[in-house]
Amino acid sequence: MAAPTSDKLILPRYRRDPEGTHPPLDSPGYRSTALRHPKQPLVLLPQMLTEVTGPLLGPGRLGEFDNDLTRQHAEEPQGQRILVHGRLLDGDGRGIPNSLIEIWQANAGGRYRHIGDNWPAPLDPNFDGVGRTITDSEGRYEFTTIKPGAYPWKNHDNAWRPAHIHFSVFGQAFTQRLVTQMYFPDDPLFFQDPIFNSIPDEKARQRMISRFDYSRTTDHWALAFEFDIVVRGREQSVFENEEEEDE
Ligand SMILES: O=C(O)c1ccc(O)c(O)c1
Repeated sequence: MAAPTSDKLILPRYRRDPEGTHPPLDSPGYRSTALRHPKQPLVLLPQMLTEVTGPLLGPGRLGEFDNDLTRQHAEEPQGQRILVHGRLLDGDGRGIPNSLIEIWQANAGGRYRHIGDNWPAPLDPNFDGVGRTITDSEGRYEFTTIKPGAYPWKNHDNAWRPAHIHFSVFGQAFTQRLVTQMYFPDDPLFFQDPIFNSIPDEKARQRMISRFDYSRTTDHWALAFEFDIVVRGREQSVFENEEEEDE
């Protein structure tokens, strides 16, 4: 609670995200949600001290190439080199510093280094597809990576995921985590992707698409895309694990 001023109390402002910003837990068309969505009303588990004060991954534990996915092996991965950068913002547009951002993605051929991914696209010995960084004092982050390829999945006949990068953001504790996906402009696969289209609000859906950022491209080196993540308010990012609150 803010301190009272001479004649009035200043209450902290809280802007709700508009309805339709996040995907419903059961999304028609997105087949895996039919099986895994909760069938009972959600139970609020109050957080205890240990959950909100547990150890965090501080900058001292980041490796030199954790945010450069093109330099984690002896040689460079195949693919289009890109810079992905942006800011982590609160509901008033202020940068959120010192927050752990993690990404994971498929390689240029659309294959994940994951036991569950065995479609016939090659693995790249020089690409793991995993990165992490901590936002700076203004909430900025940067990753150097390669543009992921589209990949097929079994949701429906001839179903392909548009190229995307998964993002996870931690707050002040490991129990405070938000997960989202970043897409690329003008992807021809949006129309048939039930995950992209599970977001009811058109404006919120568009906020998942990064902006091509010519100003941050590097001549003879890399293209650049900008993607801000907004944790609350009217411009809030789409979060896969955000539950609607009961009134
Ligand atoms: O939830 C899923 O089933 C699922 C499948 C494929 C993806 O690329 C993904 O991000 C989620």
